[in-house]
Amino acid sequence: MRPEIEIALLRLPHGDGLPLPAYASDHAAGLDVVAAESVTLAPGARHAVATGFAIAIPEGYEVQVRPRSGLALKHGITCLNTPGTIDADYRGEVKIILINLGDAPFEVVRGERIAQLVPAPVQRARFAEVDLLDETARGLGGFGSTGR
Ligand SMILES: O=c1ccn([C@H]2C[C@H](O)[C@@H](COP(=O)(O)OP(=O)(O)OP(=O)(O)O)O2)c(=O)[nH]1
Repeated sequence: MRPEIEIALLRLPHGDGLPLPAYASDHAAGLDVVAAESVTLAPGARHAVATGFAIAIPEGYEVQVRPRSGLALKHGITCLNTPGTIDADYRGEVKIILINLGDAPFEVVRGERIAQLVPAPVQRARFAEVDLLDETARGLGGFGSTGR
């Protein structure tokens, strides 16, 4: 297990009384995050659900926002932009963009776990323009070129 990093969390007024993001088990990769508002999602509807907190991630890291599989399988509730990215320099409220892909309305209840946050190291890169790329066995093949 890698050493933990520390992420500063600022609780916003409407996040009062809510649990902080937390790992549900010793080896969980993601910290469960709860909704800071109640909202009903009609089938096909999407909403940026408030979490009631803002964070400051150390430079060189991001936090990925990922769906919870139980909500996805049982109710068709997922994160529309998965995996969402929280940038290290973002200081606004963390929001979870949920969409209801199920066929029934779904009520998000304040305090309910709606997603998980996965901290991850960031590899930055520079794109260097060239006239020719090196040759490979795959070449231009892609998008199913090797079969179904
Ligand atoms: O699920 C998400 C995704 C993003 N964000 C916040 C944090 C992130 O740092 C910021 C910008 O996200 P992103 O870069 O994905 O959005 P964009 O559409 O490129 O917006 P911007 O022009 O503000 O960068 O929005 C969230 O709170 N939840």
